Amino acid sequence: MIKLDKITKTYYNFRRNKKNALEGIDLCVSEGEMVAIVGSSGAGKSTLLNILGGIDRPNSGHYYFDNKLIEFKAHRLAHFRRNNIGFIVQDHALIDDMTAYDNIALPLKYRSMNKAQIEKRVMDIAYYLNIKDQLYNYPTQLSGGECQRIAIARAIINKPRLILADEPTGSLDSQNKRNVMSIFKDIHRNSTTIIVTHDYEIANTCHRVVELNNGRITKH
Ligand SMILES: Nc1ncnc2c1ncn2[C@@H]1O[C@H](COP(=O)(O)OP(=O)(O)OP(=O)(O)O)[C@@H](O)[C@H]1O
Repeated sequence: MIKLDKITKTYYNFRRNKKNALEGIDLCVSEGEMVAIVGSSGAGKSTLLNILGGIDRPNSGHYYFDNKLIEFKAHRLAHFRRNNIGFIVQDHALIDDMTAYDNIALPLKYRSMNKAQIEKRVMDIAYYLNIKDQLYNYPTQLSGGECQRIAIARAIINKPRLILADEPTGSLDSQNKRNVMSIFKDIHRNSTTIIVTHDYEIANTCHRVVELNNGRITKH
């Protein structure tokens, strides 16, 4: 489903010093796989995830999604993201002045769905993730684990082909960490899942562990 061919990414800092964040990444991920990306701080994990999610552009190399070459042009990327990607980040990035319900429903705004269809979709997911009692609260009124389940609900409500999660359990206690991982294990059946993590306990529950080191894959 995903093929990366010699992807490179270079950044320049404010002193114009060059940093090769990714140096020729070759990676294939099959449909339905659950893959962990591990590596030390600064190894290039988030950069790789951002390129996979179409929110950053490589300097060179090719990215194929379903055998189609991704063109890194703004309008095409927005369309690609909307139709294929669900993103989950560590601090859940919920919008504080929207209720949990409105946060979850947000990705459906661009779909031609009526209010009743949206409500059914939100309620089904809320039931599945056990957050239906929290739907009319604001993020500041919720616990870290509840916020993360709402962020997962928002990421999967569009039924994305690919879920990208950057340290999704980083701020959770061990019980919530286990809950979130069991949700991922369940949803990867419908959506291929790639998780960046520092936690080898989490990584080892995935099908495959890809290790990055200084912008290169050292194990996969
Ligand atoms: N926008 C940017 N401008 C300049 N350098 C950047 C930028 N983004 C990332 N980098 C650099 O690229 C390298 C890879 O960064 P990246 O965030 O991908 O690492 P990471 O493996 O996700 O690290 P961490 O585990 O600490 O989040 C780092 O050296 C980082 O400083």
